[in-house]
Amino acid sequence: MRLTLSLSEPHERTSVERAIAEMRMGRPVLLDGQERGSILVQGLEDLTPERAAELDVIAAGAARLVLPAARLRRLGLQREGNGAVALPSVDPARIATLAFEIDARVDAPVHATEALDEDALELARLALSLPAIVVIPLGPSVAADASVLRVAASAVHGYRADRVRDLVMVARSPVPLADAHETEFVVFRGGEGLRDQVAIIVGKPDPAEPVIIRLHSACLTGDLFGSLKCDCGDQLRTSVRYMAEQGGGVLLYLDQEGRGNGIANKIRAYKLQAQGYDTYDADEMLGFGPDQRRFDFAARMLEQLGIRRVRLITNNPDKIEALAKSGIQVVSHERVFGRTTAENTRYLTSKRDRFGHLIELAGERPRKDG
Ligand SMILES: Nc1nc2c(ncn2[C@@H]2O[C@H](COP(=O)(O)OP(=O)(O)OP(=O)(O)O)[C@@H](O)[C@H]2O)c(=O)[nH]1
Ligand SMILES: [Zn+2]
Repeated sequence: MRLTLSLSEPHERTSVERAIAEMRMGRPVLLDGQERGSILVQGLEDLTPERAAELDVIAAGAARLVLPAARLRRLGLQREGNGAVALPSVDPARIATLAFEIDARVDAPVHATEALDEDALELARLALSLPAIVVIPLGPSVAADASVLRVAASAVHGYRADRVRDLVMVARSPVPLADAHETEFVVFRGGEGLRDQVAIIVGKPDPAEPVIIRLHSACLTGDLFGSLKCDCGDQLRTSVRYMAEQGGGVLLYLDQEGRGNGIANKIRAYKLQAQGYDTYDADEMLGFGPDQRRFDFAARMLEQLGIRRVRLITNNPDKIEALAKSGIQVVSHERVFGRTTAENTRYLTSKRDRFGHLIELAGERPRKDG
């Protein structure tokens, strides 16, 4: 007798996680839109000439390069929505130029994206790849073998919102810190991309009262290495010290490197910043909007810790709004500043002037609080 092994996990969601892994490894994924047809999507980062030639052979109709509106604006097209640039052939050099060269201009028709194109871009973002996708339409005569992963477009569509509810606590232990001796680390797993998110409980916060909270997005360069380009490391340590002084608080250390773009894209953006672009323009050049982060899962972490009312340490009005929208009562907010350096002044000024962060810079008169 033959037994069939079948796991009870929802297959659709699992297939998105597998597709994220495929994208990260540079392999193409078959996106199944059912009656809308199927497309093969290939991230840009590993588009070798050999792969490009393979894709050219199977394309049923014109291939296209799907780019976010942010990147299209940088290519000189004023448009609100994302777009698909027609590709007469899958030419890696031309595609790379369109996707991230500084002085590139569009040289072919750009069409509105189809729903499947949007799902393909979402996959790239989930994989922390560059949001630039080569799309190959597949005719009915193409049958992909087991080497190509098939994922339902509908599963990609609802993935992030769906995953928010699945955050589970997987480990907790005391970890004494130099600035806060009585501290416990609590690890959550799940959420988008199954990343690990950590709650650092300082002292003994009382959940019956509003708890001092910081949502801190990971910044490898600033938090760990003391990079002069941002204020993250100072904000991190100041917040922990403040919580210890006040008798308790919780810092959520969120796996959201580079405002959610991932470390590779942040370092790509830093390279552009070294050429004169500010933090938002550099991200736009790579196809990212001002901020990819969502904080709804942070609200779920707080709830699991029994916290519903908070005093939030932040200068970022979006964090206040996002938590409030996710059902956490933000009783008050307090600002937190790092040192100003020659290297981070432009970063801080851009955050203040372009996105309303409540930042005071040394030598300036205090600004009115929001
Ligand atoms: N894309 C991009 N991300 C950056 C850059 N500099 C820092 N970051 C990231 O920006 C985020 C900063 O996180 P936070 O300090 O939590 O957030 P914030 O939005 O500044 O808000 P508050 O510090 O709470 O006021 C981290 O994910 C950093 O890795 C940059 O130049 N480009
Ligand atoms: Zn930083």
